[in-house]
Amino acid sequence: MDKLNEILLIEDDHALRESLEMFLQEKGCRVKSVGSGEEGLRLWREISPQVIILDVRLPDISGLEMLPRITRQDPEVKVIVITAFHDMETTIEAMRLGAYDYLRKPIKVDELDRAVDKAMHIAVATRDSRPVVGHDQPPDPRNRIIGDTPAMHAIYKTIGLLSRNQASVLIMGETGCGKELIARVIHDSSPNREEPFVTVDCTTLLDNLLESELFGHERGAFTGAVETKLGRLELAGKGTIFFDEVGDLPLPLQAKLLRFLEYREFTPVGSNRVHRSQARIIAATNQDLEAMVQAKSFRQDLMFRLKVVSIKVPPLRRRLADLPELVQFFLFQINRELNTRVSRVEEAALERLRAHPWPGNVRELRNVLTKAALESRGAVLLAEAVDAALDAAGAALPPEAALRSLDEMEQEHIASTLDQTEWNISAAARSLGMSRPTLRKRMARYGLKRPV
Ligand SMILES: Nc1ncnc2c1ncn2[C@@H]1O[C@H](COP(=O)(O)OP(=O)(O)OP(=O)(O)O)[C@@H](O)[C@H]1O
Repeated sequence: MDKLNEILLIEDDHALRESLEMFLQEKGCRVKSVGSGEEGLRLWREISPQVIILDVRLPDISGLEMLPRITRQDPEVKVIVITAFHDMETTIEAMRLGAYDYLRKPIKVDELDRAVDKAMHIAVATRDSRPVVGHDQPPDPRNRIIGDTPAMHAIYKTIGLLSRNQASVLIMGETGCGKELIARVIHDSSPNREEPFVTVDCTTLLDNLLESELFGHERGAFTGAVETKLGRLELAGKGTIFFDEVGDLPLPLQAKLLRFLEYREFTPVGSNRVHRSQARIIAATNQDLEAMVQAKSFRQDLMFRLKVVSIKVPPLRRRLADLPELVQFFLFQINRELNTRVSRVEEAALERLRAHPWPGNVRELRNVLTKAALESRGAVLLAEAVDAALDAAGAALPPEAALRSLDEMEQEHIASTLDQTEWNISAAARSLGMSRPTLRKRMARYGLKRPV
């Protein structure tokens, strides 16, 4: 007989015990029931069921006292606590002690039905899920990039080459795809890694303040400049200065940044002394700078200066082969940060994650996993919890983020198939159900090139 449908019922009220027993048996569960805490503990040790229904007020021991004894020894057992106490404290205490769910008396049949179904589902999901997170994983070093697809390997190569010089870098990619992370890894791989990494967020600062933020100012340079202040360029020393969202840099400052890039010199606001900087410049953008150049909102000469080396970070939906490793990496981090203990992923949950278009990329994945891990309340990341987290994430996005044209979808599907087949044209064409010449034509149309 399958152990998964076994339930231990610990309830001293004889009439309630009998009716619960009948109800559960009708649901197809195998029920063992007892009327006291001691008997309950004995039977629990003997049959180690997947689900326990536990009354709080028992004649010998309190259910709240039994709860941690049970969950400490078997963290996977789902204990549904029932009680006549309606107060907040008891509910919080029961959940804190490891209860899976908490139902009030008089028990509503549909609530009990749902709680038992969910607990049983988790028992089955635990059996059918794949373990992804081991307990003995070493703590991950800070700033680690996860990704094993060809496009990511190409990025690692570029980072390696950059570690030998101070060339300026332009990192392009959608929001949340890891541009800042890559910038930090470039910095960490350089000989000047002990020097500062300084960020300038070009979206949040006003024109005149941005200039003083960047170049610093002299005392009395403008109203409010009560003290001389060092700018970010100076603070970065020989380290890295990271311009986030460089596409938002106002045109007058673009001219000043260009001048700095050309001569490596700058003048603090209100000063006539010229300063020099040896910092590396890394800029990132999720906008199409070429289009901005066409529209005359970004200087072409600045773009060329910035992209001495350029890195294109693929969106997550174009490298779904990396999803399982990212999930594993984040769940490990989330477990440590939030004291959860998700070590397995329900197969259906992984399918949901694969099917999502990820407009917010890796950041969105991390957020969804955090919500789902908390919601799963156990060792298995449940598909249901992933669905709820994805719905919440979708609601937070502007509607146009979810709408993509057929062409965009085709382009992405082709690109991700090419990534998955390691750019083997025959294999990709087979998987896409098109001929090789057709695939080549589509690749040319969408400008898809094998990463170098
Ligand atoms: N390949 C990856 N491996 C591990 N973590 C990643 C990866 N890519 C992104 N992340 C994580 O996802 C989050 C978002 O990444 P990051 O801030 O670097 O994105 P971004 O492209 O700079 O976003 P934005 O354009 O919104 O500024 C961070 O927590 C980062 O550590």
